[in-house]
Amino acid sequence: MATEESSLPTEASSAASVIDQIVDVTARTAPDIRQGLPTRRKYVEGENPSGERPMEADVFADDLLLERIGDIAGVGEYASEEREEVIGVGAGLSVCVDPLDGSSNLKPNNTMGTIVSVYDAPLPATGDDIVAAAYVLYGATTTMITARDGTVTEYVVHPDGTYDAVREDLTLPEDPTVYGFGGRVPDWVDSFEAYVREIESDDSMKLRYGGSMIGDVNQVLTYGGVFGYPTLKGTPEGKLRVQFEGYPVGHIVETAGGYSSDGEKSLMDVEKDELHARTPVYVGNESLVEPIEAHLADD
Ligand SMILES: O=P(O)(O)OC[C@H]1O[C@](O)(COP(=O)(O)O)[C@@H](O)[C@@H]1O
Ligand SMILES: [Mg+2]
Ligand SMILES: [Mg+2]
Repeated sequence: MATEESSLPTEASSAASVIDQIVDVTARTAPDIRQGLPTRRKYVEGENPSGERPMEADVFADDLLLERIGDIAGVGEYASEEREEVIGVGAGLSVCVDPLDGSSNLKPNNTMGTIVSVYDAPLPATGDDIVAAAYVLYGATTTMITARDGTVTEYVVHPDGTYDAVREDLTLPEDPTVYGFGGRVPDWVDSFEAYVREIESDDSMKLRYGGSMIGDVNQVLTYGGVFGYPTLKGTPEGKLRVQFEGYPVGHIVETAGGYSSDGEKSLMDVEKDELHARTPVYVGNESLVEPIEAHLADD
């Protein structure tokens, strides 16, 4: 059981120790975020940088994570899906946060998550700069997935914020069974629709789509399969954000032996100058993601 205190070291910390503290703070904040959800199910006024209306819970989780992650010695920058600008909090690693992924699932009481990615460069960073990523999943239980030191681990997070590893050296199952794709079907480009029809006709595959990327990705990590929020007619970059969603899930899935793509290349090779830039996201078993690139190349 990990119970490491995240109290602040006064001396410069090694990157590995800072990453451990970021993971620890993320886990120990998860029960507080979870407890804060029932009373924060309303939308707030205004829009976030992606032009979406946040819920009170998005803002609450973001404030809590900024306060706690920003307090870790060795963290230099904090950026969140809910904030226009990067916040300077010290010197050291950069942290990007999607405080609540899938917050539209709050009202119907479905799964949501918190996504954290750590970069060894100022923001906006590139996929090459990522040094660790983690997500918390607020499902029937609270779990956390981390990718650090080249290995993926799943933890159960207890109500007091301590956590136990339940799956170590996690890799994608070799016989995938689940798929889920976002966006309105009429907005899919023809080549992507053709790919999906092939997946649907494979009788070993079944549809699992919940509307929270991190919940859907977690099904893929558990059962093997493919998740995508694709390029759409009219919005070729899709919906998901590179820094806050694309890089962390790409890093986690690739560390688990899978593949991630923007439709042409690995998500980790996507380069965008803008902090809130979007990208199509396809992740899962290589045998299922590579054919997406082949289909889209036909367009
Ligand atoms: O509601 P839509 O358009 O199907 O979009 C679902 C997608 O949007 C997201 O909710 C976007 O993330 P946020 O909730 O963090 O904005 C993803 O989790 C999910 O895959
Ligand atoms: Mg999100
Ligand atoms: Mg979000």
